[in-house]
Amino acid sequence: MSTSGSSTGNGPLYIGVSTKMYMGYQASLRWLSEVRSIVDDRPGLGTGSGVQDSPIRVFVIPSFPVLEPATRILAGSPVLLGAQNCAWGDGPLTGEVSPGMLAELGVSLVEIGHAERRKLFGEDDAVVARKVRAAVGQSLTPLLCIGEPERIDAGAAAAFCVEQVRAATGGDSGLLRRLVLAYEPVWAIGAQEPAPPKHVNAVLAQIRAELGPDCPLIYGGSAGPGLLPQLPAADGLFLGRFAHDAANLGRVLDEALLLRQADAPARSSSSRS
Ligand SMILES: O=C(CO)COP(=O)(O)O
Repeated sequence: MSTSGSSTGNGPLYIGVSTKMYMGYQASLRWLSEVRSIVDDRPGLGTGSGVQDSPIRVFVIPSFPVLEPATRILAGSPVLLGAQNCAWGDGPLTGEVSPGMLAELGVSLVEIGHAERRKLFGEDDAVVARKVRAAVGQSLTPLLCIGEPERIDAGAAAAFCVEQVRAATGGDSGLLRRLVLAYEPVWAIGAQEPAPPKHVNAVLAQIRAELGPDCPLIYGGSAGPGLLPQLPAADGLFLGRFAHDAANLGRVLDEALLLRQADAPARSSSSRS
């Protein structure tokens, strides 16, 4: 998946959902079918063959066993398929899933370094960095999750996140360009409310200033309908629980489409100048 051309303001908006482990197998399939209908009902999201031209990139990240049937449910739609994790290679890694197998299945992006993986499964910066390289080596797009563990001010939070990105990429700007970054303040994950938009915009703007415009930077953490229009600094949203009711994903997609329609005249006039 190419992530080039993304930057705040006029690049594509990325809107995605992870089911984490909230759904069983059958419930995941039902949810994916609902997502499929919701996307089909919105022609502005484009088609499977035109996904690179769509102003909105929709992705879903179900559990591993659901990936293979998901490819059939989503066939011909513009929805990109992601995985929640990957191994740092293949071979003697019992119980893991290799990036190569994910690529073979039709997965295009893979979450790496989610806060739950870091906290509950002991994934440190070195493991995250190995996984990023392994994923890119199989032409997968790492959805690298970053975020401060506790409530701190925006400047300190941004510095923390930039360090996490540098640790994950080893400062390799070529690698940075291959990522989608998901800013997810750990304290806002699984909460009642997202982080305050003022904080999120300030952190995203500072991360952007440090890292440059080359990779999309989206927000996650208790995100739902109504949030995206309040986050002009974000290139999209990474949703969890509040999009497990698929109708809410539809609402967020409508907001994203409206935002990109509102941008369209500015975009076409700037491309003429
Ligand atoms: O971690 C998240 C997405 O991966 C966010 O989850 P919640 O929206 O459920 O807080």
